Amino acid sequence: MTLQYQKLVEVYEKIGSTASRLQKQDIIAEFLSEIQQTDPEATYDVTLLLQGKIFPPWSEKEIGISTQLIIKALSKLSGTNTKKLEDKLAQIGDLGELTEDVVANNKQQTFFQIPLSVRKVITTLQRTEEFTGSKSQNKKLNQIIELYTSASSLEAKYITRTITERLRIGVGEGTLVDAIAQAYNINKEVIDRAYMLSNDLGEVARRAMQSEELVKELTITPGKPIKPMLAQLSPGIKDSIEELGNVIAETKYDGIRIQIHHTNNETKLFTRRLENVTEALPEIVEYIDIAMPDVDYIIEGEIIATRDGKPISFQHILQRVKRKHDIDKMRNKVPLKLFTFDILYYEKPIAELPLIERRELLEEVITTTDHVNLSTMCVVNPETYQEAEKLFEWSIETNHEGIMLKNADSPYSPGKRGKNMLKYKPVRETLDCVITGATYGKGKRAKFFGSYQLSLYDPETQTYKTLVHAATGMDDEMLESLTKRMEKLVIQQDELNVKIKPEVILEVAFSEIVESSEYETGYSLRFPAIKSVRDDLRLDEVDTTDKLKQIMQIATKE
Ligand SMILES: Nc1ncnc2c1ncn2[C@@H]1O[C@H](COP(=O)(O)OP(=O)(O)OP(=O)(O)O)[C@@H](O)[C@H]1O
Repeated sequence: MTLQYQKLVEVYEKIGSTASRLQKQDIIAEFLSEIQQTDPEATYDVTLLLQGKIFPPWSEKEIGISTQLIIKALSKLSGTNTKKLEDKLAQIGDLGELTEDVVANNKQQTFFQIPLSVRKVITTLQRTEEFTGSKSQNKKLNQIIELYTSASSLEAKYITRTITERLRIGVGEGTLVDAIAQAYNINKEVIDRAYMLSNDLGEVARRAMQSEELVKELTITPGKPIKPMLAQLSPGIKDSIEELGNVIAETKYDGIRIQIHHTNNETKLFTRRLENVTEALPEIVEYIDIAMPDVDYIIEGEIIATRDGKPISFQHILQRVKRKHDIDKMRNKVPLKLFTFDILYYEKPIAELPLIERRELLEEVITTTDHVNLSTMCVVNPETYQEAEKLFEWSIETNHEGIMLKNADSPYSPGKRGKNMLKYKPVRETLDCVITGATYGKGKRAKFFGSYQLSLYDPETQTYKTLVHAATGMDDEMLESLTKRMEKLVIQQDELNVKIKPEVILEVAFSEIVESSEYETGYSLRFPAIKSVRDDLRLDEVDTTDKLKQIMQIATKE
Protein backbone atom coordinates (compact mmCIF):
# COMPACT_ATOMS: atom_id res chain seq x y z
CA MET A 1 0.00 0.00 0.00
CA THR A 2 1.46 3.35 -1.05
CA LEU A 3 2.37 5.49 1.92
CA GLN A 4 0.23 8.62 2.13
CA TYR A 5 1.94 11.93 2.73
CA GLN A 6 -0.65 12.66 5.37
CA LYS A 7 0.79 9.82 7.51
CA LEU A 8 4.22 11.41 7.42
CA VAL A 9 2.72 14.79 8.25
CA GLU A 10 1.05 13.27 11.32
CA VAL A 11 4.47 11.97 12.37
CA TYR A 12 6.04 15.41 11.83
CA GLU A 13 3.38 16.95 14.04
CA LYS A 14 3.84 14.36 16.78
CA ILE A 15 7.62 14.76 16.74
CA GLY A 16 7.30 18.53 16.77
CA SER A 17 4.98 18.50 19.76
CA THR A 18 7.43 16.79 22.12
CA ALA A 19 10.70 18.22 23.36
CA SER A 20 11.95 14.83 24.51
CA ARG A 21 14.65 13.39 22.28
CA LEU A 22 13.78 9.87 23.38
CA GLN A 23 10.14 10.30 22.54
CA LYS A 24 11.06 11.67 19.11
CA GLN A 25 13.24 8.61 18.61
CA ASP A 26 10.39 6.27 19.64
CA ILE A 27 7.93 7.95 17.28
CA ILE A 28 10.32 7.64 14.33
CA ALA A 29 11.30 4.06 15.16
CA GLU A 30 7.66 3.04 15.39
CA PHE A 31 6.88 4.74 12.08
CA LEU A 32 9.80 3.05 10.32
CA SER A 33 8.68 -0.35 11.65
CA GLU A 34 5.17 0.34 10.45
CA ILE A 35 6.19 1.21 6.90
CA GLN A 36 8.50 -1.80 6.85
CA GLN A 37 5.25 -3.78 6.92
CA THR A 38 3.03 -1.57 4.80
CA ASP A 39 5.26 0.10 2.19
CA PRO A 40 8.97 -0.82 2.60
CA GLU A 41 9.79 0.93 -0.67
CA ALA A 42 9.01 4.27 1.00
CA THR A 43 11.77 3.88 3.60
CA TYR A 44 14.43 5.75 1.61
CA ASP A 45 12.14 8.69 0.85
CA VAL A 46 10.87 8.88 4.41
CA THR A 47 14.39 8.94 5.84
CA LEU A 48 15.27 11.80 3.52
CA LEU A 49 12.08 13.71 4.26
CA LEU A 50 12.58 13.28 8.00
CA GLN A 51 15.85 15.14 7.54
CA GLY A 52 13.98 17.86 5.68
CA LYS A 53 15.73 16.93 2.46
CA ILE A 54 14.66 15.72 -0.94
CA PHE A 55 18.15 14.81 -2.19
CA PRO A 56 20.74 12.82 -0.26
CA PRO A 57 23.56 14.90 1.24
CA TRP A 58 26.13 13.63 -1.24
CA SER A 59 24.00 14.67 -4.18
CA GLU A 60 24.95 17.83 -6.00
CA LYS A 61 21.34 18.53 -6.82
CA GLU A 62 19.56 21.44 -5.25
CA ILE A 63 15.89 22.20 -5.18
CA GLY A 64 16.32 25.82 -6.30
CA ILE A 65 12.96 27.24 -5.23
CA SER A 66 13.16 30.63 -3.59
CA THR A 67 10.91 32.16 -0.93
CA GLN A 68 9.78 34.58 -3.63
CA LEU A 69 8.59 31.76 -5.84
CA ILE A 70 6.63 30.18 -3.00
CA ILE A 71 4.97 33.51 -2.31
CA LYS A 72 4.12 33.82 -5.97
CA ALA A 73 2.56 30.37 -5.91
CA LEU A 74 0.53 31.27 -2.84
CA SER A 75 -0.52 34.50 -4.50
CA LYS A 76 -1.77 32.68 -7.58
CA LEU A 77 -3.55 30.15 -5.44
CA SER A 78 -5.35 32.66 -3.28
CA GLY A 79 -5.69 35.67 -5.53
CA THR A 80 -4.01 37.81 -2.86
CA ASN A 81 -1.24 40.09 -4.07
CA THR A 82 2.36 39.24 -3.19
CA LYS A 83 2.90 42.42 -1.18
CA LYS A 84 0.08 41.48 1.20
CA LEU A 85 1.50 38.00 1.57
CA GLU A 86 4.97 39.37 2.28
CA ASP A 87 3.55 41.61 4.99
CA LYS A 88 1.75 38.67 6.49
CA LEU A 89 4.93 36.62 6.37
CA ALA A 90 6.75 39.34 8.26
CA GLN A 91 4.02 39.10 10.91
CA ILE A 92 3.94 35.30 11.20
CA GLY A 93 7.65 34.75 10.63
CA ASP A 94 7.27 31.26 9.16
CA LEU A 95 6.64 30.53 5.52
CA GLY A 96 5.23 27.12 6.44
CA GLU A 97 2.52 28.62 8.59
CA LEU A 98 1.74 31.23 5.99
CA THR A 99 1.25 28.43 3.46
CA GLU A 100 -1.02 26.56 5.87
CA ASP A 101 -3.08 29.67 6.32
CA VAL A 102 -3.38 30.44 2.63
CA VAL A 103 -4.26 26.88 1.65
CA ALA A 104 -6.85 26.61 4.44
CA ASN A 105 -8.59 29.72 3.13
CA ASN A 106 -8.28 28.82 -0.49
CA LYS A 107 -11.75 29.02 -1.96
CA GLN A 108 -10.77 27.18 -5.10
CA GLN A 109 -9.90 24.03 -3.24
CA THR A 110 -11.56 21.06 -4.88
CA PHE A 111 -13.84 18.90 -2.78
CA PHE A 112 -12.75 15.64 -4.19
CA GLN A 113 -9.02 15.09 -4.02
CA ILE A 114 -6.75 12.18 -4.70
CA PRO A 115 -4.65 11.95 -1.53
CA LEU A 116 -1.00 12.87 -1.96
CA SER A 117 1.49 10.06 -1.58
CA VAL A 118 5.01 10.47 -0.18
CA ARG A 119 6.35 9.37 -3.56
CA LYS A 120 4.33 11.98 -5.40
CA VAL A 121 5.55 14.79 -3.13
CA ILE A 122 9.21 13.87 -3.34
CA THR A 123 9.27 13.16 -7.07
CA THR A 124 7.43 16.38 -7.86
CA LEU A 125 9.88 18.38 -5.81
CA GLN A 126 12.87 16.52 -7.23
CA ARG A 127 11.63 17.20 -10.75
CA THR A 128 11.76 20.96 -10.19
CA GLU A 129 15.54 20.68 -10.10
CA GLU A 130 15.60 19.50 -13.70
CA PHE A 131 13.99 22.62 -15.12
CA THR A 132 16.51 24.95 -16.62
CA GLY A 133 16.36 27.79 -19.11
CA SER A 134 14.08 30.76 -19.50
CA LYS A 135 10.79 29.07 -18.65
CA SER A 136 12.18 27.17 -15.68
CA GLN A 137 10.74 29.48 -13.01
CA ASN A 138 7.26 29.16 -14.49
CA LYS A 139 7.53 25.42 -14.68
CA LYS A 140 8.65 25.24 -11.07
CA LEU A 141 5.79 27.51 -10.10
CA ASN A 142 3.25 25.24 -11.76
CA GLN A 143 4.67 22.20 -10.01
CA ILE A 144 4.34 23.67 -6.57
CA ILE A 145 0.89 25.05 -7.25
CA GLU A 146 -0.12 21.57 -8.33
CA LEU A 147 1.18 20.19 -5.03
CA TYR A 148 -0.53 22.85 -2.94
CA THR A 149 -3.87 22.31 -4.66
CA SER A 150 -3.79 18.60 -3.93
CA ALA A 151 -2.64 19.09 -0.34
CA SER A 152 -4.48 19.66 2.89
CA SER A 153 -3.46 22.84 4.67
CA LEU A 154 -1.29 20.90 7.12
CA GLU A 155 0.37 18.96 4.29
CA ALA A 156 0.99 22.22 2.46
CA LYS A 157 2.74 23.61 5.53
CA TYR A 158 5.24 20.77 5.47
CA ILE A 159 5.68 20.89 1.71
CA THR A 160 6.84 24.48 2.12
CA ARG A 161 9.06 23.57 5.03
CA THR A 162 10.60 20.78 2.96
CA ILE A 163 11.27 23.18 0.10
CA THR A 164 12.94 25.63 2.45
CA GLU A 165 14.77 22.78 4.21
CA ARG A 166 13.55 23.95 7.61
CA LEU A 167 11.22 21.34 9.08
CA ARG A 168 11.24 22.82 12.59
CA ILE A 169 10.55 19.51 14.29
CA GLY A 170 13.81 19.32 16.19
CA VAL A 171 15.20 16.08 14.77
CA GLY A 172 18.96 15.85 14.33
CA GLU A 173 20.99 13.16 12.60
CA GLY A 174 21.79 11.58 15.95
CA THR A 175 18.10 10.98 16.72
CA LEU A 176 17.56 9.46 13.29
CA VAL A 177 20.55 7.15 13.64
CA ASP A 178 19.23 5.97 17.02
CA ALA A 179 15.73 5.54 15.65
CA ILE A 180 16.95 3.43 12.72
CA ALA A 181 18.96 1.25 15.12
CA GLN A 182 15.89 0.84 17.32
CA ALA A 183 13.45 0.17 14.46
CA TYR A 184 15.47 -2.63 12.92
CA ASN A 185 17.12 -3.82 16.10
CA ILE A 186 20.68 -3.30 14.95
CA ASN A 187 23.55 -2.03 17.07
CA LYS A 188 23.75 1.76 16.98
CA GLU A 189 27.50 1.71 16.25
CA VAL A 190 26.90 -0.35 13.11
CA ILE A 191 24.32 2.14 11.86
CA ASP A 192 26.51 5.08 12.78
CA ARG A 193 29.57 3.69 11.01
CA ALA A 194 27.61 2.96 7.82
CA TYR A 195 26.19 6.47 7.88
CA MET A 196 29.58 8.05 8.46
CA LEU A 197 31.11 6.23 5.52
CA SER A 198 28.24 6.49 3.05
CA ASN A 199 26.78 9.84 4.13
CA ASP A 200 23.43 8.42 3.06
CA LEU A 201 21.01 7.72 5.88
CA GLY A 202 18.28 6.64 3.45
CA GLU A 203 20.50 3.91 2.07
CA VAL A 204 21.47 2.86 5.60
CA ALA A 205 17.79 2.53 6.58
CA ARG A 206 16.92 0.68 3.40
CA ARG A 207 19.64 -1.88 4.07
CA ALA A 208 18.98 -2.06 7.81
CA MET A 209 15.41 -3.01 6.99
CA GLN A 210 16.75 -6.09 5.20
CA SER A 211 19.77 -7.20 7.22
CA GLU A 212 22.66 -6.10 9.39
CA GLU A 213 25.07 -7.69 6.92
CA LEU A 214 23.94 -5.36 4.16
CA VAL A 215 24.50 -2.36 6.46
CA LYS A 216 28.00 -3.53 7.23
CA GLU A 217 28.80 -3.73 3.53
CA LEU A 218 28.14 -0.02 3.07
CA THR A 219 31.32 1.96 2.61
CA ILE A 220 32.79 5.04 1.01
CA THR A 221 32.47 5.42 -2.74
CA PRO A 222 34.52 7.71 -4.97
CA GLY A 223 32.20 10.35 -6.41
CA LYS A 224 30.12 10.66 -3.25
CA PRO A 225 31.65 13.21 -0.87
CA ILE A 226 31.78 12.34 2.79
CA LYS A 227 31.82 14.64 5.78
CA PRO A 228 35.36 15.49 6.79
CA MET A 229 36.87 14.42 10.08
CA LEU A 230 37.19 17.50 12.31
CA ALA A 231 39.71 18.61 14.89
CA GLN A 232 39.54 19.60 18.54
CA LEU A 233 41.80 22.20 20.09
CA SER A 234 45.00 20.90 21.62
CA PRO A 235 45.77 22.40 25.04
CA GLY A 236 49.53 21.99 24.50
CA ILE A 237 51.85 20.02 22.24
CA LYS A 238 53.53 17.96 24.95
CA ASP A 239 50.33 17.11 26.82
CA SER A 240 48.51 16.10 23.67
CA ILE A 241 51.31 13.84 22.48
CA GLU A 242 51.43 12.21 25.90
CA GLU A 243 47.73 11.51 25.64
CA LEU A 244 47.75 10.29 22.04
CA GLY A 245 50.92 8.16 22.06
CA ASN A 246 52.02 7.73 18.47
CA VAL A 247 51.37 10.94 16.67
CA ILE A 248 51.68 12.37 13.20
CA ALA A 249 52.39 16.08 13.60
CA GLU A 250 51.69 18.08 10.46
CA THR A 251 51.81 21.67 9.38
CA LYS A 252 48.35 23.23 9.52
CA TYR A 253 47.86 25.12 6.26
CA ASP A 254 45.60 28.13 6.13
CA GLY A 255 43.53 27.50 3.06
CA ILE A 256 40.46 25.48 2.24
CA ARG A 257 40.05 21.80 2.78
CA ILE A 258 39.39 19.82 -0.32
CA GLN A 259 38.24 16.26 -0.91
CA ILE A 260 39.36 14.96 -4.26
CA HIS A 261 37.41 12.10 -5.82
CA HIS A 262 38.57 10.30 -8.90
CA THR A 263 36.48 7.66 -10.61
CA ASN A 264 35.76 6.69 -14.24
CA ASN A 265 38.51 8.99 -15.49
CA GLU A 266 36.92 11.97 -13.86
CA THR A 267 38.21 14.12 -11.00
CA LYS A 268 35.85 16.06 -8.76
CA LEU A 269 36.63 18.49 -5.97
CA PHE A 270 34.43 19.00 -2.92
CA THR A 271 34.69 21.49 -0.09
CA ARG A 272 34.27 20.56 3.56
CA ARG A 273 30.61 21.45 3.16
CA LEU A 274 30.46 18.93 0.33
CA GLU A 275 29.98 21.54 -2.39
CA ASN A 276 31.31 20.60 -5.78
CA VAL A 277 33.91 23.23 -6.72
CA THR A 278 35.54 21.36 -9.61
CA GLU A 279 34.73 24.07 -12.12
CA ALA A 280 36.04 26.92 -9.98
CA LEU A 281 39.45 25.29 -9.58
CA PRO A 282 40.34 23.73 -12.94
CA GLU A 283 44.09 23.86 -12.35
CA ILE A 284 43.81 21.72 -9.23
CA VAL A 285 42.21 19.02 -11.38
CA GLU A 286 45.05 19.34 -13.88
CA TYR A 287 47.69 19.22 -11.15
CA ILE A 288 46.25 16.21 -9.38
CA ASP A 289 45.69 14.30 -12.60
CA ILE A 290 49.42 14.54 -13.18
CA ALA A 291 50.31 13.65 -9.59
CA MET A 292 48.01 10.63 -9.21
CA PRO A 293 47.53 7.51 -11.32
CA ASP A 294 44.23 7.01 -13.10
CA VAL A 295 42.64 4.65 -10.58
CA ASP A 296 39.69 5.21 -8.27
CA TYR A 297 40.74 7.22 -5.23
CA ILE A 298 39.69 9.77 -2.63
CA ILE A 299 42.35 12.00 -1.18
CA GLU A 300 42.19 14.96 1.14
CA GLY A 301 44.27 18.06 1.32
CA GLU A 302 44.36 21.78 1.83
CA ILE A 303 44.57 24.25 -1.04
CA ILE A 304 46.39 27.45 -0.29
CA ALA A 305 46.86 30.63 -2.27
CA THR A 306 50.40 31.82 -2.86
CA ARG A 307 52.26 34.91 -3.97
CA ASP A 308 55.88 34.53 -5.07
CA GLY A 309 55.63 30.98 -3.81
CA LYS A 310 54.71 32.06 -0.26
CA PRO A 311 51.34 31.41 1.37
CA ILE A 312 48.96 34.35 1.52
CA SER A 313 45.73 34.92 3.41
CA PHE A 314 42.97 32.38 3.21
CA GLN A 315 40.57 35.10 1.97
CA HIS A 316 42.23 34.95 -1.45
CA ILE A 317 41.36 31.34 -1.91
CA LEU A 318 37.78 31.91 -0.80
CA GLN A 319 37.51 34.39 -3.66
CA ARG A 320 38.60 31.65 -6.03
CA VAL A 321 36.12 29.09 -4.80
CA LYS A 322 33.15 31.45 -5.05
CA ARG A 323 34.13 32.60 -8.49
CA LYS A 324 31.92 31.65 -11.43
CA HIS A 325 33.40 33.89 -14.16
CA ASP A 326 36.84 34.92 -15.36
CA ILE A 327 38.28 31.78 -13.87
CA ASP A 328 41.29 31.83 -16.20
CA LYS A 329 42.17 35.38 -15.20
CA MET A 330 42.00 34.54 -11.51
CA ARG A 331 44.08 31.47 -12.06
CA ASN A 332 47.09 33.63 -12.85
CA LYS A 333 46.29 36.25 -10.24
CA VAL A 334 45.91 33.83 -7.36
CA PRO A 335 48.15 30.80 -7.94
CA LEU A 336 47.18 27.75 -5.93
CA LYS A 337 49.08 24.93 -4.26
CA LEU A 338 47.73 21.69 -2.90
CA PHE A 339 49.04 20.02 0.24
CA THR A 340 47.70 16.48 0.49
CA PHE A 341 47.47 14.80 3.87
CA ASP A 342 45.16 11.79 3.72
CA ILE A 343 43.91 9.06 1.43
CA LEU A 344 40.61 7.32 2.10
CA TYR A 345 40.15 5.19 -0.99
CA TYR A 346 42.65 3.67 -3.32
CA GLU A 347 41.18 1.02 -5.58
CA LYS A 348 39.32 -0.04 -2.45
CA PRO A 349 38.10 1.64 0.74
CA ILE A 350 40.93 2.27 3.19
CA ALA A 351 39.45 4.84 5.56
CA GLU A 352 39.50 2.32 8.37
CA LEU A 353 43.23 1.59 8.14
CA PRO A 354 45.43 3.32 10.75
CA LEU A 355 46.46 6.82 9.69
CA ILE A 356 50.13 5.90 9.52
CA GLU A 357 49.40 3.21 6.92
CA ARG A 358 47.21 5.59 4.91
CA ARG A 359 49.97 8.18 4.97
CA GLU A 360 52.54 5.62 3.80
CA LEU A 361 50.30 4.63 0.93
CA LEU A 362 49.72 8.27 0.00
CA GLU A 363 53.47 8.87 -0.13
CA GLU A 364 53.88 5.79 -2.28
CA VAL A 365 51.23 6.56 -4.89
CA ILE A 366 51.52 10.31 -5.28
CA THR A 367 54.14 12.02 -7.42
CA THR A 368 54.78 15.40 -5.90
CA THR A 369 55.16 18.36 -8.23
CA ASP A 370 55.55 22.14 -7.94
CA HIS A 371 51.85 22.38 -7.25
CA VAL A 372 51.03 19.16 -5.45
CA ASN A 373 52.84 18.47 -2.20
CA LEU A 374 52.55 16.20 0.77
CA SER A 375 51.95 18.03 4.04
CA THR A 376 55.16 18.56 6.00
CA MET A 377 55.05 16.11 8.88
CA CYS A 378 56.97 14.19 11.50
CA VAL A 379 56.10 11.09 13.45
CA VAL A 380 56.55 11.62 17.18
CA ASN A 381 55.82 10.00 20.51
CA PRO A 382 55.98 11.28 24.12
CA GLU A 383 59.77 10.91 24.13
CA THR A 384 60.31 12.89 20.95
CA TYR A 385 57.63 15.56 21.38
CA GLN A 386 60.19 18.35 20.88
CA GLU A 387 60.26 17.56 17.17
CA ALA A 388 56.60 18.53 17.00
CA GLU A 389 57.44 21.78 18.79
CA LYS A 390 60.12 22.47 16.21
CA LEU A 391 57.65 21.77 13.44
CA PHE A 392 55.25 24.23 15.06
CA GLU A 393 57.88 26.96 15.18
CA TRP A 394 58.89 26.30 11.61
CA SER A 395 55.26 26.32 10.47
CA ILE A 396 54.58 29.69 12.08
CA GLU A 397 57.79 31.15 10.74
CA THR A 398 56.87 30.09 7.23
CA ASN A 399 53.46 31.76 7.53
CA HIS A 400 51.35 28.70 8.18
CA GLU A 401 48.64 28.50 10.80
CA GLY A 402 50.01 26.03 13.31
CA ILE A 403 50.18 22.26 13.49
CA MET A 404 47.82 19.30 13.57
CA LEU A 405 48.44 16.43 15.95
CA LYS A 406 46.86 13.23 14.70
CA ASN A 407 46.69 9.83 16.34
CA ALA A 408 48.86 7.72 14.02
CA ASP A 409 46.93 4.53 14.86
CA SER A 410 43.43 5.87 14.31
CA PRO A 411 41.00 5.27 11.46
CA TYR A 412 39.36 8.13 9.60
CA SER A 413 36.11 9.13 11.33
CA PRO A 414 33.99 11.15 8.90
CA GLY A 415 32.04 14.01 10.40
CA LYS A 416 33.41 13.47 13.91
CA ARG A 417 35.17 16.07 16.02
CA GLY A 418 36.98 13.58 18.21
CA LYS A 419 40.21 13.26 20.12
CA ASN A 420 42.17 11.62 17.31
CA MET A 421 42.82 14.85 15.48
CA LEU A 422 43.89 18.00 17.31
CA LYS A 423 44.92 21.45 16.16
CA TYR A 424 47.44 23.64 17.88
CA LYS A 425 47.77 27.21 16.80
CA PRO A 426 48.82 30.52 18.24
CA VAL A 427 46.33 32.43 20.37
CA ARG A 428 44.43 34.69 17.99
CA GLU A 429 45.17 37.79 20.07
CA THR A 430 48.56 39.38 19.80
CA LEU A 431 50.34 41.64 22.30
CA ASP A 432 51.94 44.99 21.56
CA CYS A 433 55.13 44.96 23.64
CA VAL A 434 57.88 47.50 23.98
CA ILE A 435 61.50 46.54 23.32
CA THR A 436 63.52 46.88 26.54
CA GLY A 437 66.55 44.81 25.65
CA ALA A 438 68.27 42.81 22.93
CA THR A 439 70.94 40.20 22.33
CA TYR A 440 73.36 40.07 19.40
CA GLY A 441 72.96 37.03 17.18
CA LYS A 442 75.53 34.40 16.28
CA GLY A 443 77.16 33.32 13.03
CA LYS A 444 75.90 35.21 10.05
CA ARG A 445 73.58 37.19 12.30
CA ALA A 446 76.41 38.36 14.63
CA LYS A 447 76.10 41.95 13.43
CA PHE A 448 72.44 42.12 14.30
CA PHE A 449 70.30 41.77 17.36
CA GLY A 450 68.91 38.26 16.95
CA SER A 451 66.53 38.34 19.85
CA TYR A 452 64.58 41.08 21.59
CA GLN A 453 63.53 41.35 25.20
CA LEU A 454 59.91 42.48 25.20
CA SER A 455 58.00 44.10 28.05
CA LEU A 456 54.48 45.09 28.99
CA TYR A 457 53.32 48.13 30.90
CA ASP A 458 52.35 47.55 34.52
CA PRO A 459 49.83 50.24 35.52
CA GLU A 460 50.26 49.52 39.23
CA THR A 461 53.99 50.27 39.41
CA GLN A 462 53.92 52.45 36.29
CA THR A 463 56.93 50.61 34.91
CA TYR A 464 57.64 48.25 32.05
CA LYS A 465 57.97 44.64 33.10
CA THR A 466 59.77 41.98 31.11
CA LEU A 467 57.71 39.22 29.50
CA VAL A 468 59.65 37.29 26.90
CA HIS A 469 62.57 37.05 24.49
CA ALA A 470 61.41 36.83 20.90
CA ALA A 471 63.68 35.75 18.10
CA THR A 472 61.46 34.39 15.34
CA GLY A 473 59.30 36.04 12.77
CA MET A 474 61.88 38.51 11.43
CA ASP A 475 63.51 38.28 8.04
CA ASP A 476 67.05 39.57 7.47
CA GLU A 477 65.83 42.90 6.17
CA MET A 478 63.75 43.53 9.27
CA LEU A 479 66.64 42.41 11.51
CA GLU A 480 68.98 44.85 9.90
CA SER A 481 66.71 47.88 10.00
CA LEU A 482 65.59 47.21 13.58
CA THR A 483 69.18 46.78 14.76
CA LYS A 484 70.11 50.14 13.24
CA ARG A 485 67.25 51.82 15.11
CA MET A 486 67.91 49.99 18.37
CA GLU A 487 71.62 50.68 18.50
CA LYS A 488 70.80 54.36 18.98
CA LEU A 489 68.67 53.53 22.01
CA VAL A 490 71.15 51.35 23.92
CA ILE A 491 71.42 52.40 27.57
CA GLN A 492 73.80 49.75 28.82
CA GLN A 493 75.80 46.85 27.35
CA ASP A 494 77.00 43.66 28.95
CA GLU A 495 78.83 41.49 26.40
CA LEU A 496 76.20 40.40 23.89
CA ASN A 497 73.26 41.73 25.90
CA VAL A 498 72.06 45.30 25.82
CA LYS A 499 69.43 47.30 27.68
CA ILE A 500 67.31 49.49 25.48
CA LYS A 501 65.36 52.65 26.14
CA PRO A 502 61.67 51.78 25.74
CA GLU A 503 60.57 53.39 22.53
CA VAL A 504 59.85 50.87 19.81
CA ILE A 505 56.78 48.64 19.94
CA LEU A 506 56.55 45.18 18.41
CA GLU A 507 53.42 43.15 17.87
CA VAL A 508 54.01 39.60 18.98
CA ALA A 509 51.98 36.44 18.36
CA PHE A 510 52.27 33.38 20.58
CA SER A 511 50.68 30.03 21.27
CA GLU A 512 50.16 30.14 25.03
CA ILE A 513 50.72 32.27 28.12
CA VAL A 514 52.59 30.37 30.84
CA GLU A 515 53.67 31.23 34.37
CA SER A 516 57.36 32.02 34.66
CA SER A 517 59.70 33.16 37.42
CA GLU A 518 62.25 34.25 34.83
CA TYR A 519 60.39 37.40 33.84
CA GLU A 520 59.20 40.36 35.91
CA THR A 521 55.55 39.99 34.89
CA GLY A 522 55.55 36.49 36.40
CA TYR A 523 54.49 35.13 33.02
CA SER A 524 55.95 34.37 29.66
CA LEU A 525 54.83 33.48 26.13
CA ARG A 526 55.29 30.12 24.44
CA PHE A 527 56.51 30.27 20.85
CA PRO A 528 56.61 34.06 20.50
CA ALA A 529 56.81 35.31 16.93
CA ILE A 530 57.28 38.94 15.94
CA LYS A 531 54.55 40.02 13.55
CA SER A 532 55.22 43.70 12.94
CA VAL A 533 56.79 46.93 14.13
CA ARG A 534 53.97 49.11 15.47
CA ASP A 535 55.22 52.58 14.69
CA ASP A 536 51.59 53.64 14.50
CA LEU A 537 51.23 53.23 18.29
CA ARG A 538 52.27 55.65 21.00
CA LEU A 539 54.23 54.54 24.01
CA ASP A 540 51.18 54.83 26.25
CA GLU A 541 49.48 52.28 24.00
CA VAL A 542 51.80 49.43 24.92
CA ASP A 543 49.70 46.53 26.19
CA THR A 544 49.39 46.09 29.91
CA THR A 545 49.77 43.17 32.27
CA ASP A 546 45.98 43.39 32.72
CA LYS A 547 45.46 42.69 29.04
CA LEU A 548 47.74 39.67 29.40
CA LYS A 549 45.52 38.32 32.16
CA GLN A 550 42.40 38.95 30.10
CA ILE A 551 43.79 36.96 27.19
CA MET A 552 44.66 34.14 29.57
CA GLN A 553 41.08 34.02 30.77
CA ILE A 554 39.67 33.95 27.24
CA ALA A 555 42.13 31.25 26.19
CA THR A 556 41.14 28.98 29.08
CA LYS A 557 37.45 29.41 28.27
CA GLU A 558 37.97 28.52 24.59
N1 LIG B 1 47.66 19.03 7.63
C1 LIG B 1 46.35 19.21 7.86
N2 LIG B 1 45.59 18.17 8.26
C2 LIG B 1 44.27 18.32 8.50
N3 LIG B 1 43.62 19.50 8.39
C3 LIG B 1 44.33 20.57 8.00
C4 LIG B 1 45.72 20.47 7.71
N4 LIG B 1 46.15 21.71 7.35
C5 LIG B 1 45.10 22.52 7.42
N5 LIG B 1 43.97 21.87 7.81
C6 LIG B 1 42.66 22.50 8.00
O1 LIG B 1 42.38 22.60 9.40
C7 LIG B 1 41.04 22.26 9.64
C8 LIG B 1 40.95 21.55 10.98
O2 LIG B 1 40.41 22.34 11.92
P1 LIG B 1 38.84 22.19 12.17
O3 LIG B 1 38.36 20.87 11.75
O4 LIG B 1 38.55 22.57 13.56
O5 LIG B 1 38.24 23.21 11.18
P2 LIG B 1 37.72 24.66 11.47
O6 LIG B 1 36.50 24.59 12.30
O7 LIG B 1 37.65 25.34 10.15
O8 LIG B 1 38.84 25.27 12.35
P3 LIG B 1 39.96 26.19 11.88
O9 LIG B 1 39.34 27.54 11.81
O10 LIG B 1 40.92 26.02 13.00
O11 LIG B 1 40.47 25.68 10.57
C9 LIG B 1 40.70 21.31 8.54
O12 LIG B 1 39.33 21.36 8.25
C10 LIG B 1 41.53 21.74 7.38
O13 LIG B 1 40.81 22.64 6.57
